[in-house]
Amino acid sequence: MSPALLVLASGNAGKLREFHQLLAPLGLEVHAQADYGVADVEETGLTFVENALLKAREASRLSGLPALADDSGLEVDALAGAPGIYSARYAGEPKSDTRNNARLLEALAEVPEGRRRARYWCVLVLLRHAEDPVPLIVQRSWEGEILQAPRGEGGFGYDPLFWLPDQQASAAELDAEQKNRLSHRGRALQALVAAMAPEPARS
Ligand SMILES: O=P(O)(O)OP(=O)(O)OP(=O)(O)OC[C@H]1O[C@@H](n2cnc3c(O)ncnc32)[C@H](O)[C@@H]1O
Ligand SMILES: [Mg+2]
Repeated sequence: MSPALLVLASGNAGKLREFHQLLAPLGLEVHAQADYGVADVEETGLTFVENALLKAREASRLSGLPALADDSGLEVDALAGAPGIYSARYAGEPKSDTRNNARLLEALAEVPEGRRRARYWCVLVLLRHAEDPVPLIVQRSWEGEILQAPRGEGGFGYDPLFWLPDQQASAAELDAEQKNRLSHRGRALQALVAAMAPEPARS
């Protein structure tokens, strides 16, 4: 049987890599939205859910395939939840992980260790088709702290600044398998897959 085919409603190379690693073992083939000429949509929502829906709907409409979208971001307590839904463009356009990380360090310059708590959020939306009235939606978070300086080369985005006390490592110091097992994205995907399983028949 050929694997089920999905379009991934994302232009982020780091996310695409992680989704390939997570979905391949499940027999789910994912193609990047760029393969279908889908450009980034304007993320005009005020929540991760709204933005993920906008992305999934556009990718599904243009590809004619079921679409999976991920809207995610970093919530920092000492910054009243910023950068939140604006995480990708925290330091302005064009998006740059390097400048985003620099801006985050600057914003937290006066915040001492112990008050640098943060979490990643990941909202996943799966649409069976562009007009699907019952999107499958899951959200998961991943708790950590913001470091004073970057550590590690792996992952993407804010990972070099995202410290995991339990692992005694930054997210960028984990290998891909560890990050996928622990992360907001990895656990949201597990929950999504569980939610996709058919309901047992009732008598
Ligand atoms: O919208 P798409 O095309 O998927 O790509 P994007 O990079 O714009 O993605 P988002 O709008 O969802 O913004 C999420 C940002 O949050 C950050 N982020 C999310 N998950 C992350 C992770 O696992 N590691 C590091 N940073 C992450 C990173 O800066 C992302 O750019
Ligand atoms: Mg985006």
